[in-house]
Amino acid sequence: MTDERIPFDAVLLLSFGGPEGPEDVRPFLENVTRGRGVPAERLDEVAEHYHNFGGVSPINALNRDIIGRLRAELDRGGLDLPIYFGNRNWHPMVEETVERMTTDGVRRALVFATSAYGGYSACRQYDEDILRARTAVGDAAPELVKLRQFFDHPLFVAAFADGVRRAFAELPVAQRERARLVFTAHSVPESADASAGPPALGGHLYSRQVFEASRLVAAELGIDEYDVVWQSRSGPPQVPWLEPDIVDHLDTLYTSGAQAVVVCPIGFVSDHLEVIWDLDNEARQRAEELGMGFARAAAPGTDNRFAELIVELIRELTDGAPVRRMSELPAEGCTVNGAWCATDCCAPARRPARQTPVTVDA
Ligand SMILES: CC1=C(CCC(=O)O)c2cc3nc(cc4[nH]c(cc5[nH]c(cc1n2)c(C)c5CCC(=O)O)c(CCC(=O)O)c4C)C(CCC(=O)O)=C3C
Ligand SMILES: [Fe+2]
Repeated sequence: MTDERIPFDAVLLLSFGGPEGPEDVRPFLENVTRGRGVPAERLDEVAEHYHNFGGVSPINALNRDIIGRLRAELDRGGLDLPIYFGNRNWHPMVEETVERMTTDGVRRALVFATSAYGGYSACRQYDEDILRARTAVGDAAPELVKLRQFFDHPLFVAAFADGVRRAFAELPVAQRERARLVFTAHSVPESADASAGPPALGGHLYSRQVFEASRLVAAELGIDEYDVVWQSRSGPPQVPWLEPDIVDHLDTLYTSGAQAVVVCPIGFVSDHLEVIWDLDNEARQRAEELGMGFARAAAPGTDNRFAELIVELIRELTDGAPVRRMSELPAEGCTVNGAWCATDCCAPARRPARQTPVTVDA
């Protein structure tokens, strides 16, 4: 039972986690993929991506940067809340962090998860993390209240729009005018997207929010024509994931006569490994092979407006501050102690059944 009289007394930044040295890479990847049917070859390949950067993911440093900016913004607003940091897949693990919060006497914390979207990987899995950490700690664990999805927050949209403007400016003038704007987000299995969001809302909440955030950023820039594509798919090849892939899409654009692209990683909050490897390496290389200009927009995490956004989400709950949103699409995700947003919300993707059931047309 929520006791409304207990004031919020801390903030927990909850993220994905990433390895901090070569020896962390394998155990980290095993944590990420446990029970998810990701083929061994895919794991070897992804391990290589990390080893190209000395086995260090940029994600932890990026999250510490966000925490530093959030600290300054909270102080500026007179919000005297300590900030804790915990991850799903690597140290500091959320279980250890919630344990420490308990020892420190925290009773009711706001949880900011580093994803703007709905869906199993982006939202519900963070609820599972909260639940697991509270279960590990037991009855003394603080109440953990997760902040909502923010894909259409004006500060999120504005920070991305500026990133795209700067990326266009990096291209040679001759290419700038005619460069194609392409938004990209992490692919997920089609079945996971179909079950994203409370069932009553019709599913596909993840891709619908990604399309909507892309539309809002393009509109802010006055750009009418753009594409939304996907990246970083894993899982066995026979399982359908959201397509087209960014690299294949570059071939399509080339065939249709495009001479340059500006890629915006709308699905991510910061320039972590999926962005710097899959986009700055693989996609850029393909563009170069095709002789196309390529520029990549920065994700908003290290833009100060991102810290301001987190404070606004916090104030929605602490002070009843106005909920600032630019679309009509549902934004869920605000729940207590890892509760689902709704029964069967974002039900995790099932592994393919051994025998495909026969479907009969009506
Ligand atoms: C929707 C989504 C987001 C965005 C929302 C959010 O940000 O939460 C996201 C973020 C991230 N994904 C990341 C890394 C990885 N994701 C993997 C695997 C997977 N991701 C998936 C989805 C997503 N992932 C899925 C459906 C899988 C298949 C396995 C499974 O069903 O869980 C694997 C396993 C190897 C592989 O197959 O790629 C790795 C290493 C990192 C950290 C990068 C760094 O270290 O800087 C981040 C921020
Ligand atoms: Fe991922």
